[in-house]
Amino acid sequence: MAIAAWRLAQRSCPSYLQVISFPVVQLHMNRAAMTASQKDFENAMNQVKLLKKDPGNEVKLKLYALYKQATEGPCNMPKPGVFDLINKAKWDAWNTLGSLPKETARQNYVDLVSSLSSSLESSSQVEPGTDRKSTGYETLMVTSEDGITKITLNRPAKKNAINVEMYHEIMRALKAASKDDSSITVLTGNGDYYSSGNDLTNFTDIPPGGVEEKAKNSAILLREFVGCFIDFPKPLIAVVNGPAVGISVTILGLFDAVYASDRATFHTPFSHLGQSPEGCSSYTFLKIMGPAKATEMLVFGKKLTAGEACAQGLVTAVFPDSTFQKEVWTRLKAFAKLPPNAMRISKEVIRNREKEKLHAVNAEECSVLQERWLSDECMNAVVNFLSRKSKL
Ligand SMILES: CCCC/C=C/CC(=O)SCCNC(=O)CCNC(=O)[C@H](O)C(C)(C)COP(=O)(O)OP(=O)(O)OC[C@H]1O[C@@H](n2cnc3c(N)ncnc32)[C@H](O)[C@@H]1OP(=O)(O)O
Repeated sequence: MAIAAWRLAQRSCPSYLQVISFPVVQLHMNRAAMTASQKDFENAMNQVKLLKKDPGNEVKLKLYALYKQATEGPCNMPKPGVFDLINKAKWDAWNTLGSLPKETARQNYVDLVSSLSSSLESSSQVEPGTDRKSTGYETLMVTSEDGITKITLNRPAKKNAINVEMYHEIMRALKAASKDDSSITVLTGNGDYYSSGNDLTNFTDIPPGGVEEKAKNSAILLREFVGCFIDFPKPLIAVVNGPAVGISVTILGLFDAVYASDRATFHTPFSHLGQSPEGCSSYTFLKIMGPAKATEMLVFGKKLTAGEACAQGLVTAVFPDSTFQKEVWTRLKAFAKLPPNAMRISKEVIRNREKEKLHAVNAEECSVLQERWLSDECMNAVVNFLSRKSKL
């Protein structure tokens, strides 16, 4: 739909630069409204004009939406009619951002342009015959700058639910980050959610071997995924920009620091979903918050506010949403200036004592889950969500 709309746009406006130049003009009109990162934002707008290759319709819609959110706030325009394809696609893209704060939108705009510039630059350096797609990501934005590799979950319309492709891409991004020259690695989300956890449609793609094979493959994938977090060698920091659910919460116990917006919530509704804890949370959460509080979360599905999660030790610090990005990134940039080898070695000393135990817990959790996924309780919960009968 979005692609079709932009194709139509291009028929009357042959250069993609013309299509995306609209927000650039508006930037200058709205100059007075800009605050802290106006310079970065303006630079990003200029970078967009200099792109040598068309970034594609979906990306242009994202840029448009982030620009509008950053400068005007949430979309409160009337929805265009169904036949007004172009404006409807733009409206949909903007409206999807919900109540995302202006500052976050501005930051996300800058990040998107930066990832775009580096991916289009690197693709222009790809040798003939090389698979260009192998360097890119469909479900993530990955940038590296100021000694920080930032991995952004990028399915905002699906609340950054983690589909099978995203599991693989996160593992690939972590492996690349472990070898690049950055000092620290950050995981965050694009849009109003950090992540809504496992994409429940993952359960609908049943292979020829049936649901048993699906459950087995999922357990293998989950074990490998969590294993990457256990073994990640550099300081790994979560920037939790909004609500977090399921696996996106449990793996926080394997991070070295967790910074949260006061809009974030932490929810592990495993019993509601007929499932059981993963991400080593059956071990890490008990250590972090003690058995009583861990049970309330992992067995009874109690949703924590950011403040509660901080009081219980799962979150390192909480910031008001309005200043969240600014405060966190100031702190992270300072961390990234510390001697990288000292940080890596200190993490190794801390983690090595636990590694074997964590891998054993991971293996056991995955094997229990493999059974759980075949239970009526779990299947009913998934069917209820997919048939829109239930939400968390
Ligand atoms: C293979 C390894 C397996 C590891 C296992 C891990 C366990 C877990 O992670 S358990 C947690 C699973 N997650 C959930 O149960 C969350 C389900 N989602 C919801 O309850 C709601 O979507 C929400 C409370 C997160 C948000 O509600 P809201 O009303 O604000 O937005 P929606 O209109 O529902 O969502 C927008 C859009 O996104 C889709 N979506 C959101 N979350 C998921 C998800 N987890 N899986 C699949 N799809 C998701 C939602 O369906 C909407 O899509 P459409 O616009 O196409 O309708």
